[in-house]
Amino acid sequence: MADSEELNLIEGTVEAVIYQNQENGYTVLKLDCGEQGGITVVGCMPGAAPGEGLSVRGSWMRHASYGEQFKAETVDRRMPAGEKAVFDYLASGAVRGIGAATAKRMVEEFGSETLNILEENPELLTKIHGVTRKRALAMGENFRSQMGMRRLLEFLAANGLPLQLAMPLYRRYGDRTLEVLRSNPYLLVDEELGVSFSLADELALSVGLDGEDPQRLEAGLLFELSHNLNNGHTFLPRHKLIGATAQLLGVEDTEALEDGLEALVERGEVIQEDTAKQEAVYLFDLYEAECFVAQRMADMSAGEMVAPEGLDRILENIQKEQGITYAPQQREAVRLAATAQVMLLTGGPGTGKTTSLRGVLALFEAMGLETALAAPTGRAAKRLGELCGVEAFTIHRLLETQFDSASGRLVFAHDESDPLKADAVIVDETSMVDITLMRALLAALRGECRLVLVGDPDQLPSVGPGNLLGDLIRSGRIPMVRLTEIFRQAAESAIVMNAHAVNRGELPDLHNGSDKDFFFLRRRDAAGTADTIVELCKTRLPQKMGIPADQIQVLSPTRRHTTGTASLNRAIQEALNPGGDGRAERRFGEYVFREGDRVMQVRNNYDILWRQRDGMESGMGVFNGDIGAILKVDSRDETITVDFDGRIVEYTTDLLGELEPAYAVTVHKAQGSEYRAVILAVCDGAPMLLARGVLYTAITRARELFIIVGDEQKVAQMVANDRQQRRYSGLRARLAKME
Ligand SMILES: Nc1ncnc2c1ncn2[C@@H]1O[C@H](COP(=O)(O)OP(=O)(O)OP(=O)(O)O)[C@@H](O)[C@H]1O
Repeated sequence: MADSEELNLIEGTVEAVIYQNQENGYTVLKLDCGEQGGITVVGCMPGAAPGEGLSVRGSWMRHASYGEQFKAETVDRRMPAGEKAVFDYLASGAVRGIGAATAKRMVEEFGSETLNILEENPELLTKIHGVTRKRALAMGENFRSQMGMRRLLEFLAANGLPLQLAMPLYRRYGDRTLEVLRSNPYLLVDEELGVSFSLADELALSVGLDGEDPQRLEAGLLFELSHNLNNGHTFLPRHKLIGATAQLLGVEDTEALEDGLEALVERGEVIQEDTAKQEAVYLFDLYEAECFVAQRMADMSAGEMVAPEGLDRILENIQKEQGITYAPQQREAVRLAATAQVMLLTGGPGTGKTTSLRGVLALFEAMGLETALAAPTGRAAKRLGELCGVEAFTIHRLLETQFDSASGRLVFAHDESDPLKADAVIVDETSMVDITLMRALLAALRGECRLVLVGDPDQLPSVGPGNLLGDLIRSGRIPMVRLTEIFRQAAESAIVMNAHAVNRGELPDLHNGSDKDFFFLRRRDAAGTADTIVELCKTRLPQKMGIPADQIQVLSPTRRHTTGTASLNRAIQEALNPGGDGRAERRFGEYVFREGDRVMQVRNNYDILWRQRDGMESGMGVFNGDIGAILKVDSRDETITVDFDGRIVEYTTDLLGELEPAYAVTVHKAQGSEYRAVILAVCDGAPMLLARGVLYTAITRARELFIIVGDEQKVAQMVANDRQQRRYSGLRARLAKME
């Protein structure tokens, strides 16, 4: 943004509002600037209405279809003054419940005092013919909330906070918003609102909070704890929490922080307990989730189910139907499912997890059990459904999850009070399930419901907190079958064999000739790596191997650097979907979104609406990792329409921050998805990201073809680096202690 000195200033009265986006406040209006005449002004001016006086700083620009416009950077707004302006304002419908006729009578009666009366003495409005007391009070109330919104906007603008916060804040706190914000600016640090801790902290200090105020210290501690959920921890050791918070807040006196922590413990907002040989500090919800999962898992593992009569005969029939003979481990898995209330089924690629899962499903069907199939992501659920020939759901969908914007929490329609009807639930890709989702799932199972958890513990762990699958396996408490034999068919695949090699800490075979499905293209430098990847996507794979570009996924361990996803996305977009041929595009932040682009939703949004391509069905929710293609960029409505596998979603400007280009995605984001061809850039990346689990997960995403482009020394570095990032989780210790 340019300095305000360099900006032009125009002043005038709003003549008409041409367009206003209620969600983000984007407004196009006609400003009457006296001698200069009417000027079209665009920018964020939520709630602006005719009659208001505006002083706008900004710059002139030329819009392709609408001509000369003034783009507002900062706006000072004055309530309408003078009878005409007050009339224009009220007659425009700016205040709910007041139309042109009422506005005329009000101004005739009260003149330029009308707005004061409306705000402070609305009962006086009964003087006007036809206005009852009830209506007068309602008009006053509407005006006050309108004013509340305006003041909130002014407060946000004055403190350098995004105006887009006004609507969600107002939805949450109503008329009290300003008061609430002033008394606790840290409420802004919340996933939905997305304000950084440092911005809220700046605000807190600027409204006069002392650097060592308990409120600040407690907010810092809570922020550190919740921030660390994103690193996968369910708790933090007390000394680490205190140290990290002291650094965050720049306070030296850790004693004051210790006191702050005590206060939080006393109020039950955090729990401290000696767990896993640590003085563990948990946020209450995480503590509760971990205890709940441990208890329920322990109870279910003790629950012995009765095997159906003639189990062997049933197994024979299933094998006949599937046309295979189970290997001993697979047989054991299916048999175990007959008698265990909960079980784990684990193994690497090609060891027959899916085949065994289908066996378990067939067994449950033969036993007359109503069985639900689920997976943590939409893509994983889709694949599971296709492989099993019945519908599979995401766990969120199975539980009918909704986002409650008032509390900022997820609400599960199915829980203890309304459990799932299913007699058995089978979950695939369990490595991606975090502790809170597991808690929700377990809470929704009826007392006698069976649960089969299938997964590969060597995949990267869940994005959310906990080390669920790993902890369940290592606790030794849950009945488990681990599949180790690689099937002949799978063993012919270099993808499968190399994945196993990497998992054992051996180098993948990078020089295997050209008849396989696993290739290595050596490029010593980053620019060469990026160029080769672009060429593979654009020409080599589509033309030489018949794999269309939309079935190729480029992966990188990192977002930054030349071979990180941000830069690769720009290069691949330029090659596959360049601008300039009439396809509409829109710049947003560091990205250009263009019609035809592949994009990814990067956070869970439970509220966003979608409709089916054929218009027959509609619903809500697009989730982190969902991949789609841009159908339309509408510059007039400022919307971008995306097709997610047949579900059509319209993104308004305020939602665009949830969308990213997806020609290249990080390996972490690709978890749980499979692609026909995968190209992995192995060149740049922090040591933490050049890790064995990342390479293993990348390889196992490929169905037909896997290509590494880059430096073999970096490949070796990844294989050697098996230091998994430590996750603080108490589940394993808790399970071990259970009676
Ligand atoms: N008992 C069996 N007899 C013959 N072939 C089998 C048997 N079990 C599995 N297979 C074959 O081995 C291959 C791998 O099996 P499956 O897809 O079930 O493994 P997976 O562990 O789910 O692998 P991935 O994790 O890679 O999806 C498949 O081609 C499957 O048909």
